[in-house]
Amino acid sequence: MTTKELIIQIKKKNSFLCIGLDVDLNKIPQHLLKLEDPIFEFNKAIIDATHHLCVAYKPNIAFYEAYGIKGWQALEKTIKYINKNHPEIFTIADAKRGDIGNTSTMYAKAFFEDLEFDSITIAPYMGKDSVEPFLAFKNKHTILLALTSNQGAFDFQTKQVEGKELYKQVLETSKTYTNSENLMYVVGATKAEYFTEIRKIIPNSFLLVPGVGAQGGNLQDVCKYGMSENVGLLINSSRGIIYASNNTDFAEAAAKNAKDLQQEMETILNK
Ligand SMILES: O=c1ccn([C@@H]2O[C@H](COP(=O)(O)O)[C@@H](O)[C@H]2O)c(=O)[nH]1
Repeated sequence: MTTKELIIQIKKKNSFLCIGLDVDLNKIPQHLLKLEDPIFEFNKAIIDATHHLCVAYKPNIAFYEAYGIKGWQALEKTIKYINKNHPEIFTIADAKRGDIGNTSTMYAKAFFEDLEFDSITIAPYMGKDSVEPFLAFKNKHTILLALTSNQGAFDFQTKQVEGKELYKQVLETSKTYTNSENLMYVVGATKAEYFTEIRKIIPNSFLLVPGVGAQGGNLQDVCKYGMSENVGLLINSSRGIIYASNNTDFAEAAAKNAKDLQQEMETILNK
């Protein structure tokens, strides 16, 4: 999917919501556990109930890898289900990969070609030759970790390197990479006060913003400081939406929480 197509969807749906599909078998309604593929059935019900309210889905790959081959199969079924039934929805593999060049190329093939995700999250720590293999894929997006939502972000990301915070070095250096137009960045909603500075370096890039809901990030603040001319934000909520209820009404409860966020977004967009 191109960035242009993503922006069209945002305007059409009055939403820049990304729903995180982080399936934990200990948290989903117990009646689903009797089914052949509870992870996929859970995702399918959530997708059927929420697809009109969001523009992106983000399965975090850890929640699938944790269940071995069955988890991987459920991930494949989930992405195929989204691509077949809702091809207009942007898909994000939250995999946080990145390695020496030839290995990065294989990660890129796995997520872009085999699984057909639109984008993948990448750790910038190994630098240019670990990121550029992902950027080489046309109409696919590489979402670089810049300033993450967790407390540990302050261990390295905000430390001064040659007179500048490391996350700023990541933003500036990555702009020089070949095919950098395919870059997006992760910035945590819990770091709203940093968005003004970030926008000075990357005024138009899309930002994937996790941390609203369960981690306490505030949507209004993120939008106030982080929204660009073309919106430029994908706000993620995972647990706050998909675990709204662990009863038979789980999908409707998820849709209600998704709608609350979407309506808040619609109000912001129409201001
Ligand atoms: O900085 C980051 C990067 C990634 N994440 C991931 O996003 C979701 C957030 O889930 P919630 O349940 O809405 O808190 C999850 O998959 C994280 O691994 C992040 O939180 N922060």
